[in-house]
Amino acid sequence: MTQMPDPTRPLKIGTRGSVLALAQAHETRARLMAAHDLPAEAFEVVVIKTTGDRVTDRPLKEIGGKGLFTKEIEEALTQGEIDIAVHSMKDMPTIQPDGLLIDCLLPREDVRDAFVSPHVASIAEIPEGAVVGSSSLRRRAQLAHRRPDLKLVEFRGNVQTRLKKLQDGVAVATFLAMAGLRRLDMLHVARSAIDPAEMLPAVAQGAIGIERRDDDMMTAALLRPIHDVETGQRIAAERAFLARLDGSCETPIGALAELIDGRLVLRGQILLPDGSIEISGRRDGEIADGPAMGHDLAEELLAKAGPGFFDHI
Ligand SMILES: NCc1[nH]cc(CCC(=O)O)c1CC(=O)O
Repeated sequence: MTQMPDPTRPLKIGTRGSVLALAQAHETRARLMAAHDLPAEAFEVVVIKTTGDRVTDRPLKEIGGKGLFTKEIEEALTQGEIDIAVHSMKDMPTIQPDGLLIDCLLPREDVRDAFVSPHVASIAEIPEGAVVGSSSLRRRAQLAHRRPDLKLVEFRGNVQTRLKKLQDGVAVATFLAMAGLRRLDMLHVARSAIDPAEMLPAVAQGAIGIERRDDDMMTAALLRPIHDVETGQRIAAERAFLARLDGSCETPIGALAELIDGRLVLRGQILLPDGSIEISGRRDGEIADGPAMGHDLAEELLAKAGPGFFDHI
């Protein structure tokens, strides 16, 4: 039997205040309510402002540091101001602070990137030399690799801001995660979903992870029934790949693990930010070997890249 939270004290769910983050916190609450037959009042959603939310006028790369969107939330969790933190796993560093742990993943959403443009229907149709906006180093590098003729510009802000920029003609197209659009009920914004063979998604794209204190066994028991085992296996392989590359916001990296006929298939890619070099590979093995495959695939790509590769970044 699961130990229930103290009914006089709601379980505090920490999250960023963005519309997407709130949607993810509410999805987590709904799954916990359903799994334990609890009312909404058993939970309290606590909004925490992070450095990444506060500074909106500069590229993320310039503000620097890992965990721009997580530090303040993790501090609140460590201090017991919240009981769990809901995160987009894509934005999470590979190592959690001492005393914290992510062992609960919700079922993964669509992993693909969306092509967004009021003017053209696909990457191939973007006119020669046109301007494309994206805040993602990975997407810019991947696009530059395929279409060196395009002009790529930084594009920050929420979905509405970005769509406005497209309407205003600042750029002809941009990219967003299908998962985010789906959770915001804005799938109509996507002109098309891009095949991962054309644009390999970010590590853990589309996955929501729930962080807790590692010694909080009551919360661990509460989370257990909403954990999705398959998502956990895929994310473990992708994050092992990322961890070996010591990936940060500075390095364009793509990876995707899929379970196919009971085996784990992992694709990985690294690029130079200008897209001039792209190195990729693939592994196939037992599901339980996912983390080892991630590590080994990263070593293979690093060996192919050679010692000077990261000096370009
Ligand atoms: N870096 C921002 C971010 N973090 C997670 C998502 C989307 C949801 C997801 O991938 O789980 C997004 C927005 C985007 O890339 O369009």
